[in-house]
Amino acid sequence: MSTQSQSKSDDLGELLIIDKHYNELDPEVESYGADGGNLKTITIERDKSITIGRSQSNSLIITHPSISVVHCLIWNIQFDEHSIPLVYIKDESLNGTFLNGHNIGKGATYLLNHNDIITIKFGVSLRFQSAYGFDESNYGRSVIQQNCIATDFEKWKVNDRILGNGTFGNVFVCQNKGLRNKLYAVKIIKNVVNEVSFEPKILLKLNHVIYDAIILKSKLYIFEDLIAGGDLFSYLSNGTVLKPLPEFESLVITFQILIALDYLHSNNVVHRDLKLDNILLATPEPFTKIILADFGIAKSTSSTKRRMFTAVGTPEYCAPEVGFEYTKVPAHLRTSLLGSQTIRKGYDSRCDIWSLGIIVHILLSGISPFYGDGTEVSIIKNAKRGDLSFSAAQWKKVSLRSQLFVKCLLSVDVRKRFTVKECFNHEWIRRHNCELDAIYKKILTR
Ligand SMILES: Nc1ncnc2c1ncn2[C@@H]1O[C@H](COP(=O)(O)OP(=O)(O)OP(=O)(O)O)[C@@H](O)[C@H]1O
Repeated sequence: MSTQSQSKSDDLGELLIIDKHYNELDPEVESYGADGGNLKTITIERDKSITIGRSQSNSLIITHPSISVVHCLIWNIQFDEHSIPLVYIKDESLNGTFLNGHNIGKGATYLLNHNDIITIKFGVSLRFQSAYGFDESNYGRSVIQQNCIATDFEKWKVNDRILGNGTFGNVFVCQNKGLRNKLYAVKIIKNVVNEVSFEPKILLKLNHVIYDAIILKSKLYIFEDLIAGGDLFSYLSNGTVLKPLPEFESLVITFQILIALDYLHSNNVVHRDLKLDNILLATPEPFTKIILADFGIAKSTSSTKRRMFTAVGTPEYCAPEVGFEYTKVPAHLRTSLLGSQTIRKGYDSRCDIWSLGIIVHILLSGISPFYGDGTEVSIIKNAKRGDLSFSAAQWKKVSLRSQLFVKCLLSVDVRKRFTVKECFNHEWIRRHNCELDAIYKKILTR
């Protein structure tokens, strides 16, 4: 690896105030930091968001009346310890936040580059200085070279900044040549045969926002929307532990996942790998839009009742009937060692509900229910037993209804496990239906 792990400090750079626009116009107007002090630079710290705006809760407060309560939001995402953090800005203002002279536009998000200038009219101009300087794309460039990734397409230009890596390949930032300012993501899947693979087929079937799928020299390039808020795992990460979210925030996330699952299951698609890492956030804020990612092992069937037999997924989130342990036993020995009955039963779309149960359990408590000592063997054993305990202190802070909901999702007996429709009808969701519908509509229009 080249420069990517050079700086592991929590200081990712700074925003340097290089100009103030209001002094001569209005001596009453001022800008200051959250502690009331005269701010010259704002340090960008790992996993911490910065806000600029008129209200006192911002990191930089500017008192001019044309500044919005929260004018813009700046945050950083780092996929893993090898990748360079990405610093994003989102314009939340009515009067505009300008990046290198261009109005970003309310609701739009941009990726910041070293030395970019952010201008807030009647406020301040700030220069973004990355701790990685201009080297920030070196790691991406070396991955592109080593893997012979094509970067120039008729409509697309692949950028050298990495959004994520997975089992199947890498995800890079890219641009549509016709639309200069908007950024997209391209997922590059290695070693595909000369036919469009399953993932884009499923995504196209679902009307998921993918713009192109191109096969070139046995690599598949899937061009899709860039989701800038990182994944739910990073959002919950607090050092080495996961922090529980307030109950209502958990409920809003659960509701959005259920809407997505309802859509998938009614289109006879089973995701099969629902987990915190595959749930992406539009921005790392409460009540943001949630997007399901990674349809790499999703299954399109003629009916969601149709049984599947291949044991896939991630053990921690995998329903017991999927039979993850069977992946360890060679096919020719399975029947004699494990008994044909169990293997032949297979599983259906309710494997996704189990995974959702694990996710909701973590959202509410910060605890993965069957994790045990963290080994695959203990996770699988605990999940098969299905014993749930709500005695941890965190559970005292949430309603009994939420605990009952989790129980209905994590039922080892598949016949008793909820379907998506039954989830929507559960008290925990139903009694908040109006609020949830209203929040969801608002989220979609942002
Ligand atoms: N559209 C996107 N916008 C922003 N980041 C993305 C996008 N798609 C994927 N990523 C990032 O890249 C990571 C890897 O992508 P993805 O999960 O699709 O790959 P994968 O190879 O299927 O992963 P896995 O090994 O978990 O199966 C994601 O966890 C996410 O952080």
